[in-house]
Amino acid sequence: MKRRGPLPAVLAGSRRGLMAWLLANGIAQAATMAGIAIATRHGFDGLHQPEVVPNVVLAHAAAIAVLGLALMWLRMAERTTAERLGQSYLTATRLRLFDHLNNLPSRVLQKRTQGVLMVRFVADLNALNDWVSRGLARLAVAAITIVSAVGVLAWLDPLIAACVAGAIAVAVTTLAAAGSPLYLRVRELRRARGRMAANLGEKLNVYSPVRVFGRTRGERSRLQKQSSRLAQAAVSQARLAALLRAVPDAASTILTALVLAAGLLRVQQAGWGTLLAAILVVNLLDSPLRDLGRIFVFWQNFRAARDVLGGFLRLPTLASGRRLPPLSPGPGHLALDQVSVAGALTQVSAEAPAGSLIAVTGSSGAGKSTILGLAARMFDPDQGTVRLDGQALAEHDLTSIRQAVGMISPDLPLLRGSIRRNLTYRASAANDAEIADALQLCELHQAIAALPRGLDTRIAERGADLPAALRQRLIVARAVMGEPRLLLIDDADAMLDEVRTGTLARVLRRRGTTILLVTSDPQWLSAADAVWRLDAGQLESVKETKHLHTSEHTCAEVNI
Ligand SMILES: Nc1ncnc2c1ncn2[C@@H]1O[C@H](COP(=O)(O)OP(=O)(O)OP(=O)(O)O)[C@@H](O)[C@H]1O
Repeated sequence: MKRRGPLPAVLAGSRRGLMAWLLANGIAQAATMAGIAIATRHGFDGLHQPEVVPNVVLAHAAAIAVLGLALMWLRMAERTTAERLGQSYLTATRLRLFDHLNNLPSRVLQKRTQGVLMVRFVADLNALNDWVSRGLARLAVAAITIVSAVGVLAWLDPLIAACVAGAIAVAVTTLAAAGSPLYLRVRELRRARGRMAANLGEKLNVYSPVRVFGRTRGERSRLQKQSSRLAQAAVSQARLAALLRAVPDAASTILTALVLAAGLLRVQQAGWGTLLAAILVVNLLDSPLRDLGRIFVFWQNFRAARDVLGGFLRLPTLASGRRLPPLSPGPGHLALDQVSVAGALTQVSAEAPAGSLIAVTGSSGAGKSTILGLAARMFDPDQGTVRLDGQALAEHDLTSIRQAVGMISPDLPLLRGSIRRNLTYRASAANDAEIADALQLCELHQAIAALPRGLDTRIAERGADLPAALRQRLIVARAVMGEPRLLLIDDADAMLDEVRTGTLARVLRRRGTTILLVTSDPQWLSAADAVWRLDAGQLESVKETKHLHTSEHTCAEVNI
């Protein structure tokens, strides 16, 4: 199949081999059906000889039974291979979506609803799998089987074959005509599902505004309306899909009637053996014909999912990957040069010398988080350049940038899993000594040692089952593991007082890391080497609180 749009090609890599196997299987099924027809014809013709030879008839009966078993095995093998093909395609597409998602600028991603993204990752991917494993694969086998069966029928009796071919052509034309209306219904159903997933995704939080503000009744009726729209779309889609499935069912029954009628007219010339063989072949056509209806439904679902996923995959991502060189090591000198971001920053220029502590301050919406986002290359500026150690971030591989930058933010919670996994999430190659060092630095060693499973203790999503102070310290420890040359701390004032004056201060006192800290706390502002004050997206002032020197000196001096 030709590659269309940004989705992976269906027939690429090992999937080509699987498809070839399926085609061979289809040919084998067709050959088996032909064998059954031949054995039936000869067997029954043998019964009409003046002298019936029982051994010959029995040999034909045995051949029919063996071929029947072979057909059963081939169909089983076909389904398994088809599922393998579908799953392989699903994995390739899932990974492409995941990579795309991770390379999207965070400002673009923020506008996407989580619930709708989940629909993409679950429902749309299932639609792709249905088409590749149950649609495309079945179509290949069914087409070979149907064409071969018509060929066998033509060999048995041309009139019967012509009737069968005509009936199949009518069925296929009807299916093709119903394709577009079904596509529209599938899109409508998908939209209704997306809306409901977006709504539920937003509301199903532990501290949902629904519960806290007593809006259960209103939200329930909203859910009811969404559910009934979803139900209407689903029923309307199911009605058309049922019609598509009924067409081949009817065609299959009509075929039997046609073969009987044509056979009666032809029995004198062709003989009973031919008639019985033709009925058997038509009977064997039953399964591939019925599959045709399902295949058409899968195809329309696939088209809808492909179009939606394709649109998502076409969103421009941050340039990254092998095309761009990794960031070279350096001491951590950050420079913003005439940087603008639409709606957030206007021509901001500032420098953070290596090892300095910079407090970024300003009122809400002034652009503080945007500066941090640029420094971590969560998105690129619309104009201007962000450089780390003289290297423009937009021209370097994302992974190497993220390895150089540690971040602490209320938007970066702990993840479900062990404490060790969380600690080493940024620096996965960290050894036990480095872990012990970070634990010591963040005063976590005693708290972790007191846990029965120590570092292997599993924590809930967002670390919700941990005391707040422990959670905060783990977040700090995770950010400083692997010695980032730039540490970004968003909304430092929201962090616990204990951490502010304890863990974080110790981190600052010890590291030579360059730090950008978003704060309005006077203590931090006077502790910093420089203060970047933002106002409505403009850098209002850069105030150097003292000569820039190492953070060790700074923190000790102001005694935080
Ligand atoms: N994803 C986005 N797309 C478009 N505009 C955005 C996006 N995120 C933030 N903005 C806008 O950019 C401006 C600066 O936002 P930013 O979050 O950097 O401010 P801030 O100083 O960190 O504010 P706060 O202290 O409230 O977090 C705001 O006007 C905000 O509405």
